[in-house]
Amino acid sequence: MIVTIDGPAGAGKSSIARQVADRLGFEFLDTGAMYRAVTLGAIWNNIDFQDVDALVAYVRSVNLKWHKNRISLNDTDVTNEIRTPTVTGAIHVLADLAEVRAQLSQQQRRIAEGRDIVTEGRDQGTEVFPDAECKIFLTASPQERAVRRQQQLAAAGRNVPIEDVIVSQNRRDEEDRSRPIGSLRPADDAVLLHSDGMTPDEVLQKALDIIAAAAETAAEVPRR
Ligand SMILES: Nc1ncnc2c1ncn2[C@@H]1O[C@H](COP(=O)(O)OP(=O)(O)OP(=O)(O)O)[C@@H](O)[C@H]1O
Ligand SMILES: Nc1ccn([C@@H]2O[C@H](COP(=O)(O)O)[C@@H](O)[C@H]2O)c(=O)n1
Repeated sequence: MIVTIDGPAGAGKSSIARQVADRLGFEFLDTGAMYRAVTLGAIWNNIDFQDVDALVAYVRSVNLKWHKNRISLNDTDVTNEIRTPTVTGAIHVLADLAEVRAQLSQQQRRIAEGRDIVTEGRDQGTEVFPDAECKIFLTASPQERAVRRQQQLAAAGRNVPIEDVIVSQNRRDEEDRSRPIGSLRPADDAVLLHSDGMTPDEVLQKALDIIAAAAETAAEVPRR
């Protein structure tokens, strides 16, 4: 069974998707980590971000591996290095390129093949797994997401003013919504889960309920 969780920055996708996968004994895939890793690699290799051909050739050449919730790039574990503001600010350049998206989407489908998996990102329910048995669009208001993100950053030792969190969050959501391919949007058949005022445990339970209902429907309706 494939469960997709898409949504805007800071909606809680990775934390909820990981817990859902643990509870159900499914694999978990963080597709944002893949976009982050190739962006980090392009920076490390001094690739000109204006040079589309060079970026695409680079992404084609790299060996990206997702294993036990960690990501490696050409056999170097970059799970921690991909979370810097420099990487976050540059991702949109690669994420906007159709060839890069095609390459990473193909890898995502390969990873999911034959597995029970919870995969999260922006385009999982719309572009990568249009036939997924269960699609969730997890969201929350910009203010609530920013407060959660600010707390997450503070816990990691970075005290960032809420205004700055909101500005960068809004910029990223706008970039993610406006790209021509793989844009941030709910699939027509996604269930909307709006988490304002809900604790993480309540969101987890709601997600599990949505998945249980979808699994029941999938058992009744044979796959196309
Ligand atoms: N319902 C909730 N209530 C309070 N905090 C939450 C809730 N859901 C998630 N969080 C917290 O919000 C922060 C952001 O969550 P998370 O990293 O899972 O978001 P995300 O959607 O994966 O973000 P991004 O796409 O930017 O990586 C984390 O610290 C997480 O623990
Ligand atoms: N399926 C996806 C996942 C991510 N992106 C882009 O990567 C950025 C980082 O994602 P995080 O979830 O790790 O914050 C995100 O802002 C998107 O630009 C994507 O395009 N498609």
